Amino acid sequence: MAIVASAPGKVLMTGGYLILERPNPGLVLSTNARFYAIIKPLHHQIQSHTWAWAWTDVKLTSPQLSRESMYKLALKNLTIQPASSSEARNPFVEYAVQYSVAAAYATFDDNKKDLLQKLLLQGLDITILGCNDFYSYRNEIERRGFPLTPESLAIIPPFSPITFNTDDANGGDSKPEVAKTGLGSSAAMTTAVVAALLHYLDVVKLSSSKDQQERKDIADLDMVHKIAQTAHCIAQGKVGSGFDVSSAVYGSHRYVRFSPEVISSTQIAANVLPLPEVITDILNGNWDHDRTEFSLPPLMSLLLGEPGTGGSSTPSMVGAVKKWQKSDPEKSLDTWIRLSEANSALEVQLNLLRKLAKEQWDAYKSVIEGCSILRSDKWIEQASEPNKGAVIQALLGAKDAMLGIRYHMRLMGEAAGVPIEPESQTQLLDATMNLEGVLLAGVPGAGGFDAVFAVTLGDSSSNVTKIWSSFNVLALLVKEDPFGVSLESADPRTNEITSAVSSIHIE
Ligand SMILES: Nc1ncnc2c1ncn2[C@@H]1O[C@H](COP(=O)(O)OP(=O)(O)O)[C@@H](O)[C@H]1O
Ligand SMILES: C[C@@](O)(CCOP(=O)(O)OP(=O)(O)O)CC(=O)O
Repeated sequence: MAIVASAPGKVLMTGGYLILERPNPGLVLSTNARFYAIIKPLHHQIQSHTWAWAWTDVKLTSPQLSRESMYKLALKNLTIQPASSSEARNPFVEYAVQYSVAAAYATFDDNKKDLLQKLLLQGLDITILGCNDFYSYRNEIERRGFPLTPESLAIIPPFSPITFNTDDANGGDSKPEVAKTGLGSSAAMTTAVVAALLHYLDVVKLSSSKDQQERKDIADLDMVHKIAQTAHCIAQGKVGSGFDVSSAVYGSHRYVRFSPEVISSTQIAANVLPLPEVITDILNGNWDHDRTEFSLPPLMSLLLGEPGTGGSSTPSMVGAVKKWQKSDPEKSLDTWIRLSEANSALEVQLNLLRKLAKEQWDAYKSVIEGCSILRSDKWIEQASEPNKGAVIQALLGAKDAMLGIRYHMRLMGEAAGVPIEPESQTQLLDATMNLEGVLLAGVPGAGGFDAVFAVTLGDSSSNVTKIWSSFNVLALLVKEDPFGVSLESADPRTNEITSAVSSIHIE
C-alpha cells in the first residue's frame, strides 16, 4: 500500500539573520502550501536479480519536472548511485533516502531488520509533488494575458509543470534552477520524503492533521526532524539556521536554532565515515533547537506577494551581513541588539493578542472587525471600553514594533551593502501598512526581492490584493496553516479529483 506524507512551506516573519545565532529566536509561520511524498514498493515481489541481496532499486518520479530517475541503493553501506549516468539527480531526495534507511537499521532489532531488508528488496517507488504556491506562475499568467491577481492563479490546475529559470533577464547566474516563490520547497520536499519513508519503514507512526487537536506524535516528529535537517544540510552544502525544516516538521512556531556541532560527524562522513556509523551520532546527538508554540492570533490572515523582480540569493546576502559584522563590530552589534528588541516587542504583542482573544473573545472580535475597515490612525476610536482599549493598544504596539523591525533591517542592509528592504519594497510596504485593516507588512526571511508579506485583520485582505496588483505585485493564494508534517490518506491528485466530483451539485 502507498504511504503519503506531506510537509508545509514557511514564511519567516521575524528573526532573519539574527536567527542564525543561538539563542536569537525567529517566528516562523507554516502555510497551506504543502509538499507531498508518495512511497510504495516498486516490485510486487523481492527481485531475484538483486544479487546476494546487496542492493535495491529506487525510482524517483517528479511529474512537475517531467523527471523519472532510477537509482541503486546498496544495502550494506547505504550508498546510492544513479542507475546510469544520464539520470537526473536530486540530492535532497537522495540524502533523505540514505539517512532514513540508515535510521531504520540503527533503531531496529534483528527481527525487524530482517523485515526491513525484505521490504527494501521490493524496491522503493517515490513520487514527489509540490503545491503550485511553491512556484512562480507569474510568467504563465502574463503569457496568457490574465490580470495579475490571485483569481488568475486559481485557474492554474493543481501540481502544474514548473517553469525552469532559463532566461538571463536578471543576470542569470544567481537564479535558482526553478522559478520559486521562496516558501522553502527543498525543506518541505526533504521533510515529506523523510516522513513518508520513516512511516513506510515503520520507524515512526505519523498522525494525520484531520484527526487531532493536539499532536501526540512528538517523539516521532523529533525523529523526522533529525533526519530531514541532516539530509537537507548535506544536500544544500551549507548549514543555515534550519527554521525551514523545523517548520516543515512542527508547523508554525517560535524557533531557536540547533547547535551546528550536532551534525558535524556528517561533514566528515561525506568523505570518510560510513553512513551506518554516522547515523548513531545523529540520532543520539544533542538536538538543542527550541520550538515554542506560536501562531497568528485569531481573525488575522497572512498574505504573501510576489514582486516578480527575480528573487535574491540568500547565501550571498548572509555573506554580506557576516562580512559587515566583522568589519564594524561595534555598530553592527548595536543594530543587531535593536533589531532583536523590535523582534521581541512584536512577539510580546502578538502573544498578548492571542491571550486577549482567549480571555475576552467578544471585545477582541469586535475590535478586530471594527479595525479591519479602518486605517490604523483611526483604530483608537474603537476603544469605547477598557477591554477593547487593551486589544487596540496591543494592535498598535505590534504595528510599531514592525516599523522598528523594518527600520533596523533597512539599516542593516544599507550598512552591509545588500538590499534587505530594497527601495521599491519600502514604497510598497509603506503603502500597504497605510491601508485599512493592515496590521503588519514586511519582507520575510532574508528580505531582498523575493517576496513581501502582510498580516491583515478580519476580511480586509482584498484591499491589499488590489493595491499590490497596482504595484505589479502578485498576491499568492497561500494562507497560514499551523499544522506541520502529516500523514495523508491518499495521493493528493486523487483528492483533487474526489473533491472536484463531490463539489458538483446534483439537483
Ligand atoms: N517538485 C520538485 N521536484 C523536484 N525537485 C524540486 C521540486 N521542487 C523543488 N525542487 C528542488 O528544490 C530546489 C529549490 O529549493 P530551495 O532553493 O530551498 O528553494 P526554496 O526557496 O523554495 O526553499 C530546486 O532547485 C530543486 O532542486
Ligand atoms: C537569512 C536567514 O536568517 C533567513 C533566510 O530566510 P529565507 O526565507 O529568505 O530563506 P531561503 O528560503 O533560503 O531563501 C538565513 C537562515 O536562517 O538560514
